[in-house]
Amino acid sequence: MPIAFEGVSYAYADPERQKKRARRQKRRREAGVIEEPPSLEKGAPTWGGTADAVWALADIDFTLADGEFLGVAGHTGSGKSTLVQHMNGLVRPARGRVLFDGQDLADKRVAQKCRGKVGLVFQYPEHQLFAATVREDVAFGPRNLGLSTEEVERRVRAALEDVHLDPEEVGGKSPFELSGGQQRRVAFAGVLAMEPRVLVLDEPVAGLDPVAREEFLSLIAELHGAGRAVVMVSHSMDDLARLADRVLVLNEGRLFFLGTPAEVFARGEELRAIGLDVPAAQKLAAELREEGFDLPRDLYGLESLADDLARALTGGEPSREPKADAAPGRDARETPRPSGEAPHA
Ligand SMILES: Nc1ncnc2c1ncn2[C@@H]1O[C@H](COP(=O)(O)OP(=O)(O)OP(=O)(O)O)[C@@H](O)[C@H]1O
Repeated sequence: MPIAFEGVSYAYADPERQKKRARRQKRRREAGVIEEPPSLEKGAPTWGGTADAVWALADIDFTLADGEFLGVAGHTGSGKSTLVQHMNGLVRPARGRVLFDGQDLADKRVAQKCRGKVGLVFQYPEHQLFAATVREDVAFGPRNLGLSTEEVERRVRAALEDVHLDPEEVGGKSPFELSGGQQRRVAFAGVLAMEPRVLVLDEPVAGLDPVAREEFLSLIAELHGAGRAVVMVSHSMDDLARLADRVLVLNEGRLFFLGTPAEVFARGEELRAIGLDVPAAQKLAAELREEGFDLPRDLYGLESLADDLARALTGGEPSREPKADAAPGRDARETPRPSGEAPHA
């Protein structure tokens, strides 16, 4: 049980509203009126603005299991980035607790210990590359842990190899000489060199061309296959259906659904109502069902849909194998899903 969210709510301070309120308070003070200071703790968290705050998360409860691949979906501004930044104590809840291995991340020492174990890869992580050489960039984190030179060197090599970069070939180069996809790999390597147990990826394939995108998804599947838990924020329902053990859907800062991809994507109508879609093959299966084809309500990839459609057309029995087509670099059928919590209504 590496990470547990217990009733987590979070609000961003809104500087504009704070300024306005300060001006109003000053006027009232000058007029002799005494006012209570505003508090984020007051009132029920409601997504969007209240008082001087923008509530981004409200009452989030779930547990990330060891080794699990959790997909996080939601419309723009639904709170996905805010949620994942709670996972290593970078952001602290306004209410509730986030526990790492049972310890509260609000405790600075716990948060510090956890930072190496929960590797957070932000959107466009290559924008944060800074060192003169790839080797130096990747070494930055482990060196800050106070490890020996040999251990830092070992970790740098292993991390570069994990992201399929040759340490001899790229180690001495400036990261800025590399292609965009390679730069992102270097940024990933910098996080992997901390040897995290959990990898948290905020839209890791955003902005990549289709080939680099597929390569990266394979890489992520491999990194998960090596035993790490992965949390991946994505706008692509197809990617989440292929890769995730469970999908957590956020809507206006609240947990809308949490379940296996089959459970979540069976609720196409409700997802569409909050501005989300279902994977392409799932949508096609629903349309075919409406046309009268006898297709089970399982999770489909294009290949498994084609198989079941062929069976429906030839009058054979539908396959009861798990439906998600194998993720790149990983056969989804071989990986047991953790017992899913029932989807939240
Ligand atoms: N630094 C900030 N200051 C004030 N409000 C913020 C800040 N960052 C995010 N918000 C607000 O918090 C809410 C959640 O934002 P968040 O970035 O977590 O959503 P998201 O689902 O990751 O969005 P996207 O898909 O666009 O990345 C939104 O209303 C957003 O406007």
